[in-house]
Amino acid sequence: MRWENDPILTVEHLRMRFGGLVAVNDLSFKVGRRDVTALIGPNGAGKTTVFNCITGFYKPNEGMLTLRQTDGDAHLLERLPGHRIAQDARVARTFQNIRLFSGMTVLENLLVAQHNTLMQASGFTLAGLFGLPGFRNAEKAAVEKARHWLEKINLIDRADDPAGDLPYGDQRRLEIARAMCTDPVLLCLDEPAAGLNPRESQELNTLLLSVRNDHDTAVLLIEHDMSVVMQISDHVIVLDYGTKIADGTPEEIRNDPRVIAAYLGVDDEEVEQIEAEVGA
Ligand SMILES: Nc1ncnc2c1ncn2[C@@H]1O[C@H](COP(=O)(O)OP(=O)(O)OP(=O)(O)O)[C@@H](O)[C@H]1O
Repeated sequence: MRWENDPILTVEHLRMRFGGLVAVNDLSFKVGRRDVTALIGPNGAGKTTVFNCITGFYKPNEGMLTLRQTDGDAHLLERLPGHRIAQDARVARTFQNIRLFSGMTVLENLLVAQHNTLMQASGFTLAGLFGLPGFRNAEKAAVEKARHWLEKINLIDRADDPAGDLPYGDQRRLEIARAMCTDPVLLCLDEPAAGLNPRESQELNTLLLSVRNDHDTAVLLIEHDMSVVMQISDHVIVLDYGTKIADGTPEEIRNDPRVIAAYLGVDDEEVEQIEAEVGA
């Protein structure tokens, strides 16, 4: 499997407790460098907690999260502060709820994402203040990158409109474009298809496949919409009560009795019976 041979992210024995509640328990999995990987499971299974550990919002109680760049450089995410996970390890994320700057224009949202690069080019304001060529070039490149993404998500005509005026599905795609403007190697998306109609879901699928195919960015997504998961994922990991119950290709997952049992919420005895049948 590709994710075994060339993982961008390796999660080992991750454990996260909230008081007496073990939200994630001894979880290990790999995310392939060229894959769309889906993390699925019933409500409360621990998916967002895993994302929060990867992106530095939570420090796990136990476990190792290793992000390996193409050049072999490794970052131990559990040891890095959140801003360095974004800046140095180049992990970007979106949230369950939309977090655009709704009063700023669509274009400005994509320029803000490039703030770090622009600040560096400005020598932390002086070069910017005097309009030196290095800064002007960086500014031009930032606008070009923003326009590239607006073309890609079909929002170039709305570049100067406030982001908050866009329809919901467009705002979702704009958030992904904003995350992509930071040149991430790993893009983590928390329920990107939530609230989308079938047409918008299809546009999202096209965008995510293009992220995987045309950029050196691995995609890890939490998703409840199985039509999105099954259509675009190369690899699916299933959580239930904080532990991994299945890990494989969409075809393997679709027919796994443990997954069906977890989703249908059958009785414990029935789950045990199903697990015995599949030799778990
Ligand atoms: N900050 C927190 N403090 C206490 N408990 C928490 C915290 N964050 C998550 N939990 C608990 O951890 C468990 C896993 O929650 P999590 O949000 O990770 O699940 P999820 O799989 O993302 O669920 P959903 O699909 O509903 O978003 C839940 O029982 C939740 O109540």
